[in-house]
Amino acid sequence: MAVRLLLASASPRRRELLAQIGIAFDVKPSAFEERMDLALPPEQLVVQNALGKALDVQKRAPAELILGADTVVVFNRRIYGKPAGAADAGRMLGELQGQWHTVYTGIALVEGRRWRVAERATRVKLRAMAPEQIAAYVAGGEPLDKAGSYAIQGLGAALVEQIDGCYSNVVGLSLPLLVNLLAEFDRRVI
Ligand SMILES: Cc1cn([C@H]2C[C@H](O)[C@@H](COP(=O)(O)OP(=O)(O)OP(=O)(O)O)O2)c(=O)[nH]c1=O
Repeated sequence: MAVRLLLASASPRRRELLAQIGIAFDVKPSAFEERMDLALPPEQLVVQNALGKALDVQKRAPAELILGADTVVVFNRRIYGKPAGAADAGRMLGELQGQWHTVYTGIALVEGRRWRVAERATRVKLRAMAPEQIAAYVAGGEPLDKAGSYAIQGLGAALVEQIDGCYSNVVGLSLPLLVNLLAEFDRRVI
């Protein structure tokens, strides 16, 4: 069956990733309030948030196949979400520079009463950076709506030294994982 879904996300990156593998989709961002604490392990947190987003949109679109996703950056057992502003972005990058951290993305597919979730972790090492380099990157504005305050798919690629695992997972939606999950709903991308 050809793939057509409803993306429960405001993220332009997720749209680009879906388009990359030829998935047809409409967009309906959710009003779900994400949890952002580590009372749960990060693997469970991102899955709960992804499912919460998908189920919230399902209330307004009950007949659709709906995809929700959530991305967090974790370093030193702390969550690095989207920065509150430029100063916060500078602080996050100051802590993450020169270090390995982990990007977790959860995805959820729901259709009627069926639902499936999955998550993946990708390790990323940022280069060691001088405060002026961090300030220049933040001044460009790219970090402001990104978990961890960098975008690996943008200028932020110049900040990344190494990655271990799935690249699209860092951008906000693991395409290999999505293809697996879609197969469970009898949808084939290829
Ligand atoms: C680490 C990293 C994150 N990000 C982005 C992906 C996500 O859009 C964002 C994390 O925030 P999310 O809360 O996962 O997503 P969102 O708020 O953009 O969209 P919605 O809640 O409607 O689904 O950070 C990048 O674009 N590049 C990166 O390298």
